[in-house]
Amino acid sequence: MTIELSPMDTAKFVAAKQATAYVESGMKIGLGTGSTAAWLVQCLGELVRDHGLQIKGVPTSNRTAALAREEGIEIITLDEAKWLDLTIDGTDEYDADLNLIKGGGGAHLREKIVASASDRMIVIADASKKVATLGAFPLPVEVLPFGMQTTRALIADTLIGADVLGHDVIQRMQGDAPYVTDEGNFIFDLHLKRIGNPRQLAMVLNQIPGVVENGLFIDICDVVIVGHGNGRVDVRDITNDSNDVVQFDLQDDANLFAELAK
Ligand SMILES: O=C(CO)[C@H](O)[C@H](O)COP(=O)(O)O
Repeated sequence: MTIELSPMDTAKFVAAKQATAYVESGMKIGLGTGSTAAWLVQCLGELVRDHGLQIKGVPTSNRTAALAREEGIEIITLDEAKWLDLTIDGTDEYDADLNLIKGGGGAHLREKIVASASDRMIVIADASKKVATLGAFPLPVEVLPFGMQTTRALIADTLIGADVLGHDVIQRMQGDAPYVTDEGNFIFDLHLKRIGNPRQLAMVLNQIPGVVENGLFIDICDVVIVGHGNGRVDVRDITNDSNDVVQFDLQDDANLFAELAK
């Protein structure tokens, strides 16, 4: 039985599948969080189960850990791994310099720790994530529960002097309750519309004592793999300034595609 995937899911799938070309047996891999990263974990699971790929994964969230276990991928902690060969993760936005906004899934703290402890970070995305200037997607900032309203006021003060267009600081909710991260913290989403100087904003936000980490990933991502609904994949590697195009034959991949989509 062939299962029809939407163009968006096809785009995420082919980006994830292309990313597995960077994975070799023996590697320790950071496993991202979100719907695109979930495709990656499924693709890796298929390689582990059916093709003898031997990897150890460091998940960036409890959700990803559960999925990786289901897929038969060996899970270790970052402290056990100490350093990773590669992290592959999704993103909410990326710009021409491969700077990112992440944390739409509420996992940017662990994601940044894991990506920063990796030789290489590869982002997998659909084309909607590309932006000329970061900031249309609300910037997640993880804060400690202690004194969080004071932290919120300090964030709002900081935004007055920052090169941004919007200033709303909104606590993330899950239904009627505040969203709680895997680390037991809260998230404020900063509706900035446009971030003129992401590097500076990332630094000043992290100077506020109650801020644990913001979702700006500056100079962390090395490669972005962008999938499209027709099976085309664009690969941009800023470490060697290369641009490559790969075309997947979606008919050829139909079996794996249907298997993963179950
Ligand atoms: O940063 C993230 C989670 O914290 C995700 O990578 C980001 O939200 C993209 O998710 P998706 O692949 O579902 O669009």
